[in-house]
Amino acid sequence: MSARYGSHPTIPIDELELAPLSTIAFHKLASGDAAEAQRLLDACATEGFFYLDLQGPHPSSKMVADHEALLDVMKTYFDQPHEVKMEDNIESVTDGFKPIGQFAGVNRNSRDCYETLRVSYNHVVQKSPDMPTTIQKNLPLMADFVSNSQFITQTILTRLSDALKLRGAARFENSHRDEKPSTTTLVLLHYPKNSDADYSGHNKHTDIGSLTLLFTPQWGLQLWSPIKSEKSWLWVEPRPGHAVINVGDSLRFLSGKRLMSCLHRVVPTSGAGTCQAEDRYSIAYFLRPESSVDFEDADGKSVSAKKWHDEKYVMYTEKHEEQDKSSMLTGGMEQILVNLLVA
Ligand SMILES: O=C(O)CCC(=O)C(=O)O
Ligand SMILES: [Fe+2]
Repeated sequence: MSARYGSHPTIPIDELELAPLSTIAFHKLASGDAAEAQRLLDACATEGFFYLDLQGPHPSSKMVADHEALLDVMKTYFDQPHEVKMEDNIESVTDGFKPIGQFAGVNRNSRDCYETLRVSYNHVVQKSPDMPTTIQKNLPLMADFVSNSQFITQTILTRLSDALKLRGAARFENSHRDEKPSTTTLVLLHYPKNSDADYSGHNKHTDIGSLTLLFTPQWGLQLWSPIKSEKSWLWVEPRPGHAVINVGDSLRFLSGKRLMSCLHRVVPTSGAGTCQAEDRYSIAYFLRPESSVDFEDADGKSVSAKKWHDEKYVMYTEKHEEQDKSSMLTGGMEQILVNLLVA
């Protein structure tokens, strides 16, 4: 098994510039602590990214053990021959297997270096018979993981609505009702150890949806901090007992752009001449709004959450030159970050 929560495989830790992110305690948010909700709002309105401490006296702390069990399931799944995984490669952007290379990679002209197994919230809740065998065989673990992810992200939405004093339909939880159709999905990611420079990491982007709950036990994730005076990609240190959360475009747009969606990427943990120095695994729960919700996008155009999702998903697959032509990949954030540097 690859290292979890260990040192960087090729760079000494004291040479890594770390992102100085806030840590929010989930048990305080769950119990309605108003000061913690204010700290949450501050983190979402500045960095759009924070550590979520999941330890402590609340039922969702079970995710700390569950994500370790899920990492074992992932390892077994992704170790299978490519042809076997391709049997789960269905016509869907929220479910099934995605092979490497479908999206742009982090290095110019490269393609992405990760494969995924995805299962949508709706499929898990409905116990859909169409789910991949590995998901069905591990359904109690999957169902618990998804329902805890849903509870945590919904709690965060509610506390953000409280801190922003939102009312009625403007409250974020009212555009994310569990029973309504959405593209909310759990994505299991594997970046295989590889030395082919044509495939590298995960290109810079902001996330499509509202909140991403991410378990990243190994190095590779970087963000561009809006509160640094020079352009710099900072490393997100993997921390046991914690998930990281980032705000995505949809929540930024729903907030009238008061919240920041965070620009991030995954770089290969390369040694000399190597693209990906070790197998890397991460787990992302993408909470997205109800599909029919409308908001104003980065360019001021009115768009439904589903349309933003579908169009941005295609944008992830484009070559770098095409991605450069629009504000979509970075949800308009890159322009804001560049302006902050010249200000
Ligand atoms: O693998 C990771 O750590 C991050 C993945 C990510 O940013 C994404 O899938 O949107
Ligand atoms: Fe992302």
